[in-house]
Amino acid sequence: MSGSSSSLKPPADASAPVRHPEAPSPGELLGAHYDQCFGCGGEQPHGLLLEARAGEGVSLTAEFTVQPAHQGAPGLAHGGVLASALDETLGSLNWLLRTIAVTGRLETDFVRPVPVGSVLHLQARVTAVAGRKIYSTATGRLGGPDGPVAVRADALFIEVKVDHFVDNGRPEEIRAAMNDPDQVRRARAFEVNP
Ligand SMILES: CCCCCCCCCCCCCCCC(=O)SCCNC(=O)CCNC(=O)[C@H](O)C(C)(C)COP(=O)(O)OP(=O)(O)OC[C@H]1O[C@@H](n2cnc3c(N)ncnc32)[C@H](O)[C@@H]1OP(=O)(O)O
Repeated sequence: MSGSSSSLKPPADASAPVRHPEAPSPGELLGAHYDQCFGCGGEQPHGLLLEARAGEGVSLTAEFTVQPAHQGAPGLAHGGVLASALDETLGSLNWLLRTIAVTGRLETDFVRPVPVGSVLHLQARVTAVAGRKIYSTATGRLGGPDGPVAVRADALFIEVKVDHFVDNGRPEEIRAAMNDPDQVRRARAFEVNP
């Protein structure tokens, strides 16, 4: 059973999500939002190195290859790592809305064990938006994009301003990010909303 919590059900006045006109085209790689991110950053050797690709509407696909560093039980992915893969995939959807948002709630179902070496094929979409609240859902399948579901999640993301990170992040990383022109460009791209 998935999405059982009432706070993950969009209210009656929620709207359908609207893809930002400048969102990456279907099939295009989204790229990392931060090179030190555990989920998508290329500079984290034990990270998930998740690569998300824009889909139609406000949807995307991503792949995560389970490495030995991601084990919980011998030869099997750790559940928290799988939840991170879902969180990262769901978080990447906000790029298509061009909204900066953080996870408020993430409910995960673990349906099948996920062996080390396997590729988790993730599919995610935004289902509704209500004010600052973004509702989304994702699945992770084994053996291919049409394979059996191994994990799934429903989530609520809450829109924030860049100040959320500046005010709460450790000063050394914030300073480094603000001195990195690529990082500033990515943050500005998120901030420009129609
Ligand atoms: C230079 C730097 C550049 C940086 C460039 C960054 C690029 C972009 C990076 C993105 C990174 C993504 C990475 C992957 C996704 C993560 O993993 S994000 C990390 C994990 N999440 C967090 O750390 C969030 C921690 N929580 C918080 O900071 C605060 O609780 C929040 C979520 C901002 C909400 O606080 P708030 O703004 O005060 O909002 P609040 O009024 O409490 O709630 C607003 C609404 O949401 C509802 N709500 C809030 N929390 C919840 C909840 N847990 N359950 C249910 N409903 C909730 C409230 O009930 C309220 O509903 P309404 O009354 O409007 O109907």
